[in-house]
Amino acid sequence: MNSPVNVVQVNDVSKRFIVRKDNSIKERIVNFGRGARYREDFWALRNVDIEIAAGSTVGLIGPNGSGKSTLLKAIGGIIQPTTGSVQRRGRMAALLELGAGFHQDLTGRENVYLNASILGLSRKQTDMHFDDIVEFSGIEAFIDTQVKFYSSGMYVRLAFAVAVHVDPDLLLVDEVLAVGDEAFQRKCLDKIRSFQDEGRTIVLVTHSLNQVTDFCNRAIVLARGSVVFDGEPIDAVSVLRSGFEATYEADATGHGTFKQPAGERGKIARVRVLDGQGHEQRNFSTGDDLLVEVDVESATPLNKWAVGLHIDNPLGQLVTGATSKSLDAKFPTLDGAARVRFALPRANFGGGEYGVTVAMFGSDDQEIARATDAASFSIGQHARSWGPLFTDVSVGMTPID
Ligand SMILES: Nc1ncnc2c1ncn2[C@@H]1O[C@H](COP(=O)(O)OP(=O)(O)OP(=O)(O)O)[C@@H](O)[C@H]1O
Repeated sequence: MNSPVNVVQVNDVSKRFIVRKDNSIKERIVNFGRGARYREDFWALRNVDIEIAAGSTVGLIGPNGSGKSTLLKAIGGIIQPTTGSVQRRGRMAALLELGAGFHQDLTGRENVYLNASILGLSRKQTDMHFDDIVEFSGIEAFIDTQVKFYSSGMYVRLAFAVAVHVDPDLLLVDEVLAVGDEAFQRKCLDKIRSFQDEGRTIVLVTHSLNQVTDFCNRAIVLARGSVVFDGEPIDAVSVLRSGFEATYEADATGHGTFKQPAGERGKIARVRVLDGQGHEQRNFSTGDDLLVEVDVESATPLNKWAVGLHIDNPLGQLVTGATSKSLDAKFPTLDGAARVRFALPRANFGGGEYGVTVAMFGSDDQEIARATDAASFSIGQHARSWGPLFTDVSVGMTPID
C-alpha cells in the first residue's frame, strides 16, 4: 500500500514577533532612536516540525497564546516563518480571521466573486456555484448589502460558504466557527464531515475539546510555541488537561498568580475529584456521585472565609458553580490547614471533559486565592442522549386519528 501524500510539510518553523515595550506616544518619542533597547523578541513558534497526510483531520489545541493561530497562518502562507519552511500541495481554502479576505466597501455578492477568485476560481466557475454559496450562507436577503454592515455571524456564514464551495484539497479553520449560531455551526460541522468522507484534508484550531475528539483523527498540542504532543485526540486532551494541572502545581509552590490582598493570605494547596466513596477518580458516568476536595491553608488565622467552586466545560463555559457562602456553610476560624469537600450527588453532567476551578475568599468576600483548572474529570458519553445536561429522556408515540 502506498503511504498517503503529505499535503502540508512544516519544517523546523520558528516565528518571531517584535514586541515593543513602550506603549505611550510620549515613551516612544523619548525612546526614539534607541529602538533596540525597547523592543523584545517574542517567539510565538519554536522549531515546529509537522507533516500532514492527505485525508487527515488535524486539531490544533493548546492554552491561549500557545501559537495555534500563528501556526495555522504559517501553514496557510498568511505569515512567513522567521526560520524554517512550509510546503503545501493542492488548492487551499482558509477561514482564519473574521472578515479576512473581505473588502468592506463591496457587497456580499462582489465579495463572493473576489474571494472565490483569490481562492483560484474563474468567474464562470463562481457563476456555477454562486446560488449554492448564497443558499449555504443563509443570508440571501443581505447579499447585495456592503459587508461593512454585516454582523460577525453573517461574515462567517458567507466566508465559510465560499470556502467550502471552491473545491479545496486543504481546509484551514480557525475558531471562527464559534461565532456562528448553533444551527449554522452544525451545518458547518456536517460539511466538514462530508469533506472528510471525500478524503479532503482539514486543519482545525479549536478550544472545543469535544470537537477534537469527535472530528479529528489526530491532535497536536502546542504550549509556548512548541509541539508538546502529537497523536491520538483522546490522549491529546489528557495531555492538555494534565498540563493545566502542572501549571496549577507551579502556582501552588508560590510562583503563580494568586491574588492576595495585604493582610489575608490564602492558599489552595490541593484540589481533587473523588467518587462518592472518597477515592480519587477521573472517569465517571452520568449520574455518579462526585466529591470535589479542596485543601486550603492560611498562614494567619482567618475568621471569616469561604471557598467557591466552578465547573467549566472545555469551552470555558460555566456548567455549575457554588460557594460555601451560597450553600450557607459557615466554617470555624482557619488556623493552618483545612479540608473542604463539595458533594455533587447524582451529578447529571452530559458526556465530555470538565475542568474544576476553585477560589478562596476572605473577610469582605475578597478573593484571596484562586486555582484555575486545578483538576479535571471526564464523563463518559451516554448512548441514549447527549449534550451538557443529562436528562433521562424517553420517547413514546400515540396515533392521532
Ligand atoms: N502580530 C503579532 N505581533 C506580536 N505578537 C503576536 C502577533 N501575533 C501573535 N502574537 C503573539 O504570539 C502568541 C501566540 O499567538 P496565537 O494567536 O498564535 O495564539 P493562540 O494559541 O492562537 O491563542 P488563542 O487561543 O488565544 O487564540 C501570543 O502571545 C500573541 O500575543
